[in-house]
Amino acid sequence: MNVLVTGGAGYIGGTVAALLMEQGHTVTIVDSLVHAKANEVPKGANFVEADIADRPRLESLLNEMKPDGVLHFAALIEAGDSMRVPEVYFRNNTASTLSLLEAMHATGTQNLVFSSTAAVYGEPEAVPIPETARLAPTNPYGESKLLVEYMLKWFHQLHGLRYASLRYFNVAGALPHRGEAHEPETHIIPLILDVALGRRDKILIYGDDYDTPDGSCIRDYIHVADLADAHILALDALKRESRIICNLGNGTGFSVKEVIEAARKVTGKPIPAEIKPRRAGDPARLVASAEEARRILGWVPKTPEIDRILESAWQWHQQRYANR
Ligand SMILES: NC(=O)c1ccc[n+]([C@@H]2O[C@H](COP(=O)([O-])OP(=O)(O)OC[C@H]3O[C@@H](n4cnc5c(N)ncnc54)[C@H](O)[C@@H]3O)[C@@H](O)[C@H]2O)c1
Ligand SMILES: O=c1ccn([C@@H]2O[C@H](COP(=O)(O)OP(=O)(O)O[C@H]3O[C@H](CO)[C@H](O)[C@H](O)[C@H]3O)[C@@H](O)[C@H]2O)c(=O)[nH]1
Repeated sequence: MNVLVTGGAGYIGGTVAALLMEQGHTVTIVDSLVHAKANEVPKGANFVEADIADRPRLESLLNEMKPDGVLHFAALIEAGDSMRVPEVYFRNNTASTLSLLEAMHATGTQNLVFSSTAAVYGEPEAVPIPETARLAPTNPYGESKLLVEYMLKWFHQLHGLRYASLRYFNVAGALPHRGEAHEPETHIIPLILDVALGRRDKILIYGDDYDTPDGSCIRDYIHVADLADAHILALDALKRESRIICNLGNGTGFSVKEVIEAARKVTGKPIPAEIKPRRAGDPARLVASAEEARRILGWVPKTPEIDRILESAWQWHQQRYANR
């Protein structure tokens, strides 16, 4: 396949692009480098430095490439930050995606796989969360993605767009040569590993007064390689199905305190922690029902264990910072 990957210089898009190329597919990446560096573009990919909001640029690229599918990862991703500057998230994630959809429609490009998120559910009424659950984001980041899901529904219905909206839960872990290092880093696992490496003094636990067994927030962590597999399966499934919406998670939740404890075991380091107030916009628990992904995509995660997810992240993290 000939695949266009937006946001392919980033953590997840870059991992999926690398795995697509390993399987013999041709990949072109569009990334504005707002949150990545040019040397993070996976080797072997064609690279276009552009914002997805640049519709003329996207149209000429799509006309030239005639891709079999578009994997759309480009976005700003910090739920906490979106509580401070919501407008930035609606502009970059929602309005810019409309430009991409218009460019796809104008060039007759079909087959989009969209990076949606568990944040579209907000505070769930029950866990595990099925795709049919109420959609009520508790932060503008989640809302910016839900608005895209609504646009996709209408582009599908009125313009015949074939799409898969994959609602990822918390993506973590690494391939041997590619892992998670956002700039700035706000994600719990790389921050914990920074503490293990001595790059930070302690990990801050945002809230221990949630209605959960140990009071800290519960999340469902999914290995980035398993997530990548689901994207490749989704591109294939779009040959049979014209509209797919599914969660990607393991169906098991771990609290922030449990993740820190697991990381202490994996790294053998003490990892000091300190309780802080809640971070605005955080739901107490997000755990996926992944039945739809199994049923529609035939997806079976290979690395669901939190220890193995942490081990892969730890291997990569040590290697990355070995000489810094
Ligand atoms: N990390 C997670 O746990 C998680 C969970 C759910 C959903 N997601 C979604 O997965 C996708 C990828 O996340 P990630 O963790 O790899 O983030 P990332 O920040 O590492 O990668 C995003 C990439 O998109 C690029 N980008 C942002 N806006 C752009 C624009 N307007 N035009 C072109 N490029 C642009 C950035 O430069 C960056 O390289 C995002 O859509 C995110 O919302 C991530
Ligand atoms: O220093 C930290 C950082 C995070 N947390 C807590 O750890 C949990 C996970 O936080 P992350 O920032 O790692 O991830 P989020 O759950 O906020 O969000 C992630 O997963 C979501 C889907 O569940 C989104 O899509 C989003 O892009 C992605 O960043 C949260 O309860 C958060 O409060 C801490 O206690 N201390």
